[in-house]
Amino acid sequence: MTETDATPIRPRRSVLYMPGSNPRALEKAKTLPADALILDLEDATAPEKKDEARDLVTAAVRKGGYGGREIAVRINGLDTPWGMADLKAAVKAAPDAILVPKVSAPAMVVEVEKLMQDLRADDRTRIWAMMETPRGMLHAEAIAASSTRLDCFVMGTNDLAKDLRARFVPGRAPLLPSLGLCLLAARSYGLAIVDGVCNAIDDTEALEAECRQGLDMGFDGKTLIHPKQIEVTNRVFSPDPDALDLARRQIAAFEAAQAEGKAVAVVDGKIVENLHVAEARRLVALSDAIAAM
Ligand SMILES: CC(C)(COP(=O)(O)OP(=O)(O)OC[C@H]1O[C@@H](n2cnc3c(N)ncnc32)[C@H](O)[C@@H]1OP(=O)(O)O)[C@@H](O)C(=O)NCCC(=O)NCCSC(=O)C[C@H](O)C(=O)O
Ligand SMILES: [Mg+2]
Repeated sequence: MTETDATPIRPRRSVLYMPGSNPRALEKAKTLPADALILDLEDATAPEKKDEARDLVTAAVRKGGYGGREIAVRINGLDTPWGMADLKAAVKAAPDAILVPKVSAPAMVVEVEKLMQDLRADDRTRIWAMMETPRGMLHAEAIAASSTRLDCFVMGTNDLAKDLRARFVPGRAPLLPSLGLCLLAARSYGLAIVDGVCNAIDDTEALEAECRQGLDMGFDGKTLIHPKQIEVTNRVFSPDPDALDLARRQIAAFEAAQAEGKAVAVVDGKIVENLHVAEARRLVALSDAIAAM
C-alpha cells in the first residue's frame, strides 16, 4: 500500500515475535508495550505443534484483547505441508496482517494476494513480507511493487545470514548491502520496513547499538524476540523531545513564511523548505500516534 500524507501513521517501533504454540506468551503479550506482535506459526513453532499453534493463534486473534497493538500472523510457506491451512485459518481470523516467510519473488506475494481474494479476506488484513533470502534481496524492488495489499517489509536477518554464510559482527557490515537494498525498495513503494532481530537477548548494549543503526538507516522499528527488548527499542525509535520541538518550530515558521508568500523559512540558522516540513510533520504525526496508543 502506498503511504500518502493522508494515511495515518502506525507506530512500528517494536514488533515482538512470539511462538504461536506458547499460550502464556500469547496472553502475556496483552500487557506488553510492543507496538506490534507477530504470532508465529513458522520457525518458532515446532513441526509437531503446528496444528495446535494454528488453533491457539487464530483463537487468540478472534478473541482480541490486544488493544492498539497491530497483530500479524506469520504463516508457514505455501510450499510446506502447513502453509495453506495457516493461510485459510489466518484469513478467517482477520488479523491486521498476514506475514509471508522467505519471500524470494513477487509471484509469492501475488499468489497470497490472489488466495486471500478467493477466500474473501477482510480488506483491512494486509500482507507483510519477510525479506530473508538472497533472491529476495535481488528482487526487492519487484516484490515491493507486487501488491496493493503489501504494507510492510520485515527483515529476517537470521535466515539471511545463514544463506549468505555471513557472520554476526558488531556494526553488521556483512548485512548492510541487503538492509540498504530493502530500504530502497520499501521507500520507493511507500512500504513500512522493520529491522531484523538482535539474538543476544541479555545484551542491552548490543540491542541499543543495532536500534540506533536501524534508526539512522531509516527503519521504522525493529523485530524482537523477548519482552525485555521492548523498552530500549521503543525509546530509540521514538522521536526525541528536541527533534519534536524543532519539528514544531519548523512547521510554524514555514506556515508563517507561506502566509507572507515565501517558500522558505529559516529556523536556528538553517533553511526550512517544504521537504523539511514534510519530514517535520511525519515526526509530529508519529509522536501523536504513539501518544494515542
Ligand atoms: C527466547 C525465549 C524462548 C525465552 O522464553 P522464556 O524462557 O519463557 O523467557 P522468560 O522466562 O524470560 O520469559 C518471561 C516472561 O515473558 C514471556 N515471554 C517470553 N518471550 C516472550 C515473547 N517472545 N512474547 C511474549 N511473551 C514472552 C514468558 O512467557 C514469561 O511470561 P510469564 O511466565 O507470564 O512471566 C522466548 O522469549 C521466545 O520464544 N521468543 C521468541 C522466539 C521466536 O519467536 N523466534 C522466531 C522469530 S526470530 C526469526 O526467526 C526472525 C526471522 O525469521 C529471521 O530469520 O531472522
Ligand atoms: Mg526467518
